[in-house]
Amino acid sequence: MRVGYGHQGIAGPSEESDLDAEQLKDGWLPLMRRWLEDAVEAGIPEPNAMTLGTVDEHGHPCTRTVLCKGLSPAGVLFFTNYESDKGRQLAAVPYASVTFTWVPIAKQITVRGPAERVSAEVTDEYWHSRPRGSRLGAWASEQSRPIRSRAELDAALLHVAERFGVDVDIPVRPNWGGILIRPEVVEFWQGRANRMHNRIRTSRHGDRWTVERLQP
Ligand SMILES: Cc1cc2nc3c(=O)[nH]c(=O)nc-3n(C[C@H](O)[C@H](O)[C@H](O)COP(=O)(O)O)c2cc1C
Ligand SMILES: Cc1ncc(COP(=O)(O)O)c(CN)c1O
Repeated sequence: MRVGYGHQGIAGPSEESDLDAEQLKDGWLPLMRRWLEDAVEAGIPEPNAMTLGTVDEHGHPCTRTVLCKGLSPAGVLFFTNYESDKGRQLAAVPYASVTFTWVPIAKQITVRGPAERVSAEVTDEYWHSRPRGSRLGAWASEQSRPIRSRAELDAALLHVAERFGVDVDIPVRPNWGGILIRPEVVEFWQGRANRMHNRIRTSRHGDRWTVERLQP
């Protein structure tokens, strides 16, 4: 299938300079923060959404979207149910790949690396920043498990809401929490005309990082 892109094809704003290795002189984090800000400024919905890739017990890839809830020198953070498919897969093969795709600004970032659960304190702090409804939802849902109907799901939410009552703090659901991906490889992609895109990849070797340009 060919989709009409208009006369320009995928290309960033023409006044924007070419991505180059120099922009990674302070490492992956400042540039990633800048691009995330660019996505926010461009008004992209859910700019922190990223496609998370894991592998299942057959070595087959599985992808789904999660929201990035933290960026730090340690890595990229998201929150989920540890007993979901992704949670179980990461427990078995603790390695993940995440991709942010920002089509309107012709940018993409992929981060790969080992994935680990965060401390209970980090989860607790994030959990309590979530709206009450989302916390109840996390309690009501056995994420990734089948359920017979929507009605049963709605009943499960009512049930937990009644159980906790209105004035009580909703505690962190067991087996729910943060997962931190510790970057080993980070690739920045900037769309350019004629499919001659800019790709700069930075890779960690022990505590040393290398930077290289890849062909589009
Ligand atoms: C924009 C968007 C953001 C999402 N963010 C999360 C998230 O942060 N955590 C999460 O567990 N699920 C999130 N989901 C739902 C997941 O994509 C997925 O359906 C769910 O986590 C179950 O995945 P699994 O069965 O592979 O474990 C999000 C979905 C969308 C479309
Ligand atoms: C099931 C689920 N869990 C967690 C999240 C993360 O976002 P939040 O903590 O803001 O609800 C999402 C976001 N769509 C979600 O769908």
